[in-house]
Amino acid sequence: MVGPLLELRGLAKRYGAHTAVHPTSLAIEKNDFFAILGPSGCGKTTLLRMIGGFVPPSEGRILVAGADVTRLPPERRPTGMVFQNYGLFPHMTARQNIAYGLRLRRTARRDLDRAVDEMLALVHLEAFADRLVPQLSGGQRQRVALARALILKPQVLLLDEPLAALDLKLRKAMHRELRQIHQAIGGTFILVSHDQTEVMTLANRVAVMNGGKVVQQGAPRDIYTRPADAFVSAFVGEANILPANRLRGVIELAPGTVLADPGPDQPVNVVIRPEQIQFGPGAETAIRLQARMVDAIFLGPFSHLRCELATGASLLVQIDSNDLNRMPALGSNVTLGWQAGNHLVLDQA
Ligand SMILES: Nc1ncnc2c1ncn2[C@@H]1O[C@H](COP(=O)(O)OP(=O)(O)OP(=O)(O)O)[C@@H](O)[C@H]1O
Repeated sequence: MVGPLLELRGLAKRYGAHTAVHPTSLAIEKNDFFAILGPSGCGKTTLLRMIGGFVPPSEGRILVAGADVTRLPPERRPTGMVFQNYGLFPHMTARQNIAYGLRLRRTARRDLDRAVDEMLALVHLEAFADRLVPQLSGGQRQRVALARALILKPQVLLLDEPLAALDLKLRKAMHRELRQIHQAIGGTFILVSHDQTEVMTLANRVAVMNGGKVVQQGAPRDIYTRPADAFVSAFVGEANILPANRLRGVIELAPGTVLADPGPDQPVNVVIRPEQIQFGPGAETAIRLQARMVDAIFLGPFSHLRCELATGASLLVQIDSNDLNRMPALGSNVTLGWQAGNHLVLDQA
């Protein structure tokens, strides 16, 4: 096949005067684990539901393997969907739920049993096959929902915040399983999530949405290291964002701390990640700032120090938690710094 497996061309959704999704064009390759990441209300679920056929677009087209599916109902599309609330039939067992789609297709009994057994093995639910849905845990229900969609061998599997209802530990376990399932069976997965850790763990490509628009797309690592704007830098990982002015190629971050940055005179955001900042009076760095340490937050293997600049701006600094008891007392003056090239300068516009 030439070209992407799934292509969105100017796909948009309006509800009256409100635009949930602005015209969006995306190309998703075969075997991609693609994630749509964004805050609540950014339009990511609407975009996914349009792909699945559950929301009619206001304009634009959806192509799968070159064929236009824009007007097809969900059951006639080569897509499968796993819903946030699972959407299982509570009066059926795990096995019956998983078999449901093939039954509708009038699959022969022997083939059906074999396919269901394969799915039960894939999601490690052999021992729970004959339990009714209410007798299953949240994680087990999630796996039934996944198997029920996968048994139909969709070309594109759509996952709408599938792990949102699970606690953190179970979610992490499911991340490992989802990765393994994707590696084992291949296929194209599209995940909608507001959880950047989930997206970083699972996806090989990400589209970040804000206000109904895709604001950046790329590999997770590229988005983290080269965010397109201040929103992306703060949404994908932690970021310190220092608003400043660029005048004649110089940005004054704080009294006595300037950065050379060629470019037009205009307001900019200087973005620096907490883990890029070095801490302590001996910080031998090109860029140095005086600050006051106002808080220390223990976060397990690493900790965050919150430091205030004379300008009133606040900076998060990440340190190894082993160094926590070597830190000066809260309220002390400290020197912070980073190497030139570790920050990004983004135009505020
Ligand atoms: N049926 C509808 N009628 C009117 N407005 C809607 C409808 N569905 C969604 N919207 C609006 O469209 C916008 C995008 O909604 P959507 O559910 O796609 O966001 P989201 O990013 O998935 O958010 P969340 O993570 O909270 O589900 C929101 O402002 C929402 O209120």
